[in-house]
Amino acid sequence: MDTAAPPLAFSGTDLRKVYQTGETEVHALRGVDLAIPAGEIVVLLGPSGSGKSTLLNIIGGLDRTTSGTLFYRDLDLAAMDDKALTRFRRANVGFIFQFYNLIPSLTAIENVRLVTDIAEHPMDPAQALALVGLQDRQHHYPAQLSGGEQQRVAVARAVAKQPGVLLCDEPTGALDSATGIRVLETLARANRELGTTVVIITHNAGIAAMAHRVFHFLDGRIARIEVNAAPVDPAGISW
Ligand SMILES: Nc1ncnc2c1ncn2[C@@H]1O[C@H](COP(=O)(O)OP(=O)(O)OP(=O)(O)O)[C@@H](O)[C@H]1O
Repeated sequence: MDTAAPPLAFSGTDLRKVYQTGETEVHALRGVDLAIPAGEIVVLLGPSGSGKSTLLNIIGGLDRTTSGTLFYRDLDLAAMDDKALTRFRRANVGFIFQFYNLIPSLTAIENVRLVTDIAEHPMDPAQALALVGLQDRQHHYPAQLSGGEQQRVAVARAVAKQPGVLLCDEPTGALDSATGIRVLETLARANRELGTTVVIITHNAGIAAMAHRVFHFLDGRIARIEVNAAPVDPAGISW
């Protein structure tokens, strides 16, 4: 029997983050040990203020820990200067946020091309839009698309540079259940077909059903980890 542990996309020990605002210190992460296996979908659940976005921003190289070790595969993120972190982000991370952040004056395919033009191993932009089911909407402007369609363009843009990881902060927070599920299906597809590791923050506990692993946050710590032997297709999520 092969007992080798799966390779980790992210690994960290005793991660701490203290925000200093004037006289006040906020302890956003209070000692997180992290193991995110490559190729999995991981959902982060927990009350508001429990540290989910702080962790996502840190593993995505948008922010830094105050202390602790943090690796993306064999890259030591904690040791990187700002330039190296930017390179890490560009090469490895696709971000999806609650609000789609598309450029209104560019069509769907032009929005995707913004990323593929500067990526090292990009996908064809039309192929990325086909992956999210928008092959017929390439030349539409964001204002001509529904919220769910705009978010799928954002997913296509994130996926098109073929990143190792997709980090998603409330990707369906502004969407109703039917359109939200279509967005989640695009994330599951990237995970299944491209092997992309996907991390999703959500307040919707139903979404946890599509994850291989669920991290329950409480007060700056991961209080509990659930391993899901049989993640469901997003279509089977009860919203
Ligand atoms: N830039 C910042 N400066 C100061 N405090 C911050 C900053 N960012 C986050 N915090 C604080 O850190 C704590 C953790 O915030 P974080 O956004 O990580 O929580 P969260 O679990 O993602 O919450 P939510 O579900 O509401 O998005 C909160 O107390 C928050 O107010």
